Amino acid sequence: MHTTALTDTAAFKALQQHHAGQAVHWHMRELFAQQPDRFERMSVRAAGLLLDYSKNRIESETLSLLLNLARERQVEALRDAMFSGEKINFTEHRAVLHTALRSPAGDTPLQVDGQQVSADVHAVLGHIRDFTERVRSGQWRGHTGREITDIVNIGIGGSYLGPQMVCTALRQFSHARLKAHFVSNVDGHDLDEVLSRVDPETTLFIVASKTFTTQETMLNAQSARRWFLRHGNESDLARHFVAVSTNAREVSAFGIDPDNMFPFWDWVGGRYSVWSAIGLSIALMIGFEHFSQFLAGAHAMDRHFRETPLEANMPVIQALIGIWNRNFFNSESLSIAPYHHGLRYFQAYLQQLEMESNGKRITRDGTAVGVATCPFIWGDVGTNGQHAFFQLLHQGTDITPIDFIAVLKPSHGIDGHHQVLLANCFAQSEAFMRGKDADEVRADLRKQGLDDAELNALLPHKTFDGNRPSNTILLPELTPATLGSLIALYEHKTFVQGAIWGINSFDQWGVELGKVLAKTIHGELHAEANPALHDASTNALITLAKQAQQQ
Ligand SMILES: O=P(O)(O)OC[C@H]1O[C@H](O)[C@H](O)[C@@H](O)[C@@H]1O
Repeated sequence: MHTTALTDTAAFKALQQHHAGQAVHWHMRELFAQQPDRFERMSVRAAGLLLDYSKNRIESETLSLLLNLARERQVEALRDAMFSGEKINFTEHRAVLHTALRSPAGDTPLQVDGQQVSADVHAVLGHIRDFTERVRSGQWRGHTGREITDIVNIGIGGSYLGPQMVCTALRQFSHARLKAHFVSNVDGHDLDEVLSRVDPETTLFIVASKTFTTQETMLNAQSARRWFLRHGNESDLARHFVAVSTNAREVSAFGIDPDNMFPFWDWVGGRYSVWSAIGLSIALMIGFEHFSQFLAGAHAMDRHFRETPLEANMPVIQALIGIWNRNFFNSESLSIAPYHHGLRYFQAYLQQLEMESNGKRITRDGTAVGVATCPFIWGDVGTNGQHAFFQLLHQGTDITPIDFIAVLKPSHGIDGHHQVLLANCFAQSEAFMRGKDADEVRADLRKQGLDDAELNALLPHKTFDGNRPSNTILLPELTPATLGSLIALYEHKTFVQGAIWGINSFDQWGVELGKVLAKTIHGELHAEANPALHDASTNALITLAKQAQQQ
């Protein structure tokens, strides 16, 4: 799509000049002092969310140069190509249509390769509605006639991170009788722990896998099946095992009733699949109406992204701020700080979304990108992170941008906590921005009665440079709709960054090599195999594992 390398574009060069000539000299504390309207100018509202990006090392000119970059990199054309079902995932010859999963029934019908996309999406949603209503109402029962009490989702990557994150975030909306559990790791400790908590008579397993060939999921599913068969018969399996997949053949080979399979399609990437039948555990827990609101929240963000001019487009702005920090200020990571305990898995979800999408170094035309791409995504909920790693964020040698995510109205009724939580969130972003200069520290220490020698010794340690960038995203409340909008915001932000870097955000070839090698080594862990086929370290580790197995 691009003919010019990113670093050769006029917009990129203009940004380099702007950065070196001006931006490196700014301190946000001064920018705020001079610009009382900075929040009004540098915040945007969309789909119920507010993004405050004023605490970044930017001026209006920075933004207009960044917007030029988005235009020069044809973000709008690529966006329209995605929404219309073009095969923008060209290494896998696939369309990228997770947005169609949340498009209302009345929208313009979409066709891809002869498939009636919208009709198929809504047919599966109908199946999900039926099934979830039967389980929730107690009509669908286990093999001994008892109501279902526990849902165990077996899946990994995109078939796990979304359902687990969303079920946790929307706990307030959960059915009182149902508990959700998630088994992802191939480590048997994971399955063992969940099985020890559930009753085979009242447990429903969802085997969730796009491909239905993922080693971890298949092994966990087989073991769960064996566990179940110690309590029930083959003919009882249908009441306790359902599948979500694009691979009908493998699902029936596993022995799952085709009527209990919820399909989705190859144009839904694993990390974009929470909106598909992969969200079945969510629909079971919060009910179909709430699940529909979750989809509607995402759709509202889709419409905003698709229809709003770039300069007022929330995902575009968020992406451009990220590019500015990553490619001009060389920040290596982005810390995610959700100030809502329900969002404690949100950073893990974003790790897959952003790092699997944009952890690439080759452009769409097969050459090196030439600049840094996706930063490391990490973080923890506030206020926990403040007492663990925030020291480094305040005074460490790296400058790490932070996304603060706060929710104005809590979903609990415990007095006093929410204001303390919000106060901490806002205080942190203020502290990162302002810092505390030597004069302020000196005045403080004088007040405490320190003499000059003590004061001068402490001064550098107590000084904070500030000028550390952050975004704040505000949600009025954490509801299915606002959570849907929030996830879609990050999806589109990721898309825009991928478009600017010129990479394919929708494949993940890097995951393959480890998978292939694991298969080889798995064979060699059997006593008869010869392990001396690798490097000295790998050979020694294999030998030690074999010796331990034999003891
Ligand atoms: O849903 P599955 O086919 O089981 O795939 C689960 C996960 O595994 C793969 O390794 C991919 O890297 C992920 O994108 C995917 O979400």
